[in-house]
Amino acid sequence: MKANIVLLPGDGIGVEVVAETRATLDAVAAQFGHSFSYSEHLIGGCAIDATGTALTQETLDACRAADAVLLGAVGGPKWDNPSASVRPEQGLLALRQGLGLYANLRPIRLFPELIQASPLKAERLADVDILVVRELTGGLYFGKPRLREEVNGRRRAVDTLEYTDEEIQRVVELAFRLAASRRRLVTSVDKANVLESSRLWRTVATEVAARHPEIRIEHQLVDSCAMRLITSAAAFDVIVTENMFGDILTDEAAVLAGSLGLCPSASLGDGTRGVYEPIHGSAPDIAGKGLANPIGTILSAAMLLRHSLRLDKEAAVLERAVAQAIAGGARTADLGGKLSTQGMGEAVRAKLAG
Ligand SMILES: NC(=O)c1ccc[n+]([C@@H]2O[C@H](COP(=O)([O-])OP(=O)(O)OC[C@H]3O[C@@H](n4cnc5c(N)ncnc54)[C@H](O)[C@@H]3O)[C@@H](O)[C@H]2O)c1
Ligand SMILES: CC(C)[C@H](C(=O)O)[C@@H](O)C(=O)O
Ligand SMILES: [Mg+2]
Repeated sequence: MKANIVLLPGDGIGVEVVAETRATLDAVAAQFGHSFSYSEHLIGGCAIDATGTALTQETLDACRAADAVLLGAVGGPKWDNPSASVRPEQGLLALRQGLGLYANLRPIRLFPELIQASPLKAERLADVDILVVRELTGGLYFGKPRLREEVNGRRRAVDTLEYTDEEIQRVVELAFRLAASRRRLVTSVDKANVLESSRLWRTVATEVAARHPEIRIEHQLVDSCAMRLITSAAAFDVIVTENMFGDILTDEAAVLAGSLGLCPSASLGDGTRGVYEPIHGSAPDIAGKGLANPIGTILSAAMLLRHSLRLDKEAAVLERAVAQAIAGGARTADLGGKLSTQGMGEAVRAKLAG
């Protein structure tokens, strides 16, 4: 098949991991006789430097016209001035909102050979297989009012945590549909003991659950959920939660896998369009050194093949190649190894061919 893929490398290690993933997608295409064409566009800090804005209309239009989008990461110290009026992260948020990508799927799967890479005891990691469905276009990230002001000589700032029933319903519904082909348990995570928006979340989640009697629902407060992710992660199947809780819980859950650099995601709306992005950021501490682990982005590309291009077999072959490379001892520095970003990509491609 022919597919038109937009690449948004962004900033920092985003550039490195996307380059390695493109080479890997090319290897998949060659193996199966597909033709993927790429167009690269600016987002984040590099877009601010070139155009003054973090997401240009040109980039957004290209993403709208593409079959799928693969994104690296945005941000970095260069653009971190707290009084700057434009920030790299705004580009990513505008992209998610502009494409209507209200659900971010973040699978947390463990490679048996990497159990030692996690700081947790091996017995706590047995049978861990979690899918976090993070709401992506609502909550604190987008609520209005949002402002900073000075009142009577005091500085004051406001963010707003706002959800409508429709925003909650569509993402929880998706979580239930996904749970149907897994272990049939949805954990809906909120802070309903304190937040009004969480009480609405819990009410709507309960209504959605009533339409899916074959799937169990449990409600869990976010603070104790954070603890249970460490003490009994294997008890979770699908977790569905609001935007910021999902952001924080998934970086925590990445510790189960052994490195943030291993974890992929798919940002989806209605239809097949999606943005595929590792859950990590631009990692300024290691950027430009060839140290970044590209696996999170390569596994995001596998999700791209499956969800946006409907190439299930190719996705499975790519995931198997990653698993075999890791089983064969391929390790970047975050996993205690010596391979460069490129070396890790090559290790995966070697398993593809074999
Ligand atoms: N989706 C995104 O674009 C995204 C996500 C998170 C953070 N950010 C941005 O990234 C910048 C840095 O944020 P941060 O330091 O809090 O988070 P980060 O995810 O960039 O890095 C956290 C730690 O994990 C390590 N790490 C991350 N990815 C890795 C990889 N692939 N291989 C090996 N090690 C890896 C880093 O070296 C660092 O020590 C900020 O500007 C932030 O806004 C962007
Ligand atoms: C960079 C930032 C806007 C982003 C988020 O919070 O969504 C990141 O942390 C992520 O997890 O993709
Ligand atoms: Mg994050």
